[in-house]
Amino acid sequence: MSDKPTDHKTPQPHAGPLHDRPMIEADGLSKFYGDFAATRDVTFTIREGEVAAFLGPNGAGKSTTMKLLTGYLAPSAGSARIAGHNVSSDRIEASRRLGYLPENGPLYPDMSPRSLLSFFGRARGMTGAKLRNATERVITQCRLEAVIGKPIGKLSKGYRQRVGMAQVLLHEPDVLILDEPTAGLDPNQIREVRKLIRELGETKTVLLSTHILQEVEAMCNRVVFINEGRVVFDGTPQTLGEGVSHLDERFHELTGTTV
Ligand SMILES: Nc1ncnc2c1ncn2[C@@H]1O[C@H](COP(=O)(O)OP(=O)(O)OP(=O)(O)O)[C@@H](O)[C@H]1O
Repeated sequence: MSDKPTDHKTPQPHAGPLHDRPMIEADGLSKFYGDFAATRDVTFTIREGEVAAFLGPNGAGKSTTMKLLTGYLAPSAGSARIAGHNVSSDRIEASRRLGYLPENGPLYPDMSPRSLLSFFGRARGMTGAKLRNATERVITQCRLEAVIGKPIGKLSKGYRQRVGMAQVLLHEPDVLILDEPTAGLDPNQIREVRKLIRELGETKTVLLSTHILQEVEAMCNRVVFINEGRVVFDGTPQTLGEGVSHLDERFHELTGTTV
């Protein structure tokens, strides 16, 4: 693929799981809309320290699975756990450990990043020095200094995405679920967001959805591939690439389409 890293200095995702602790568990997750199955019996476990790509073509069921994993959507069957906490029966504990960036994050266009972060921090029960410190930490982490007082609606897509990331990092979650975090960004913005995710992946467990194969190579040490609502591959980027000269051959194999 065109921007496959060739430079030895290109940062690589870290080697893999730190521990064996299951942090994101999908257990038989199905979601039906009438007779249509958006996901069917989706089962996988992401362990502590893994940075996993949730890969699949448009309409494969990635966003639906993420909403089921985060408790935003109730499953027709199955269950989900975050850091061992069931997202429906133990919702508060699960959400304490979870940062979820939906595809089109809940960003209020008239607010500035600072007022938005302060608003969400207070919604998480933070006040005083704790709130101020958390806000400053995520402003630095997501490099928002230059735009911190501007209306969010006037920011570039790249900055808006970083505001979304800052919002999900406020409460220092152990687990991040990011729905297409680089969608719609230009190449420089993509590089910035990938760098941030690689940094976050050093201390957090991450599941990010994408339909772009380079994202897997650039950031992830684990791949779960979904097609037509079912998991069709679960392994490492290396095993995904075994036996093919380009990962896009495997993508076409797994989705049953021809190049
Ligand atoms: N509320 C709904 N009612 C009916 N069908 C739905 C609903 N939400 C999602 N779907 C369908 O479920 C399937 C999976 O959708 P989903 O958004 O999870 O896919 P995706 O893999 O995230 O795709 P994309 O990469 O385009 O965001 C699609 O066919 C979609 O049209």
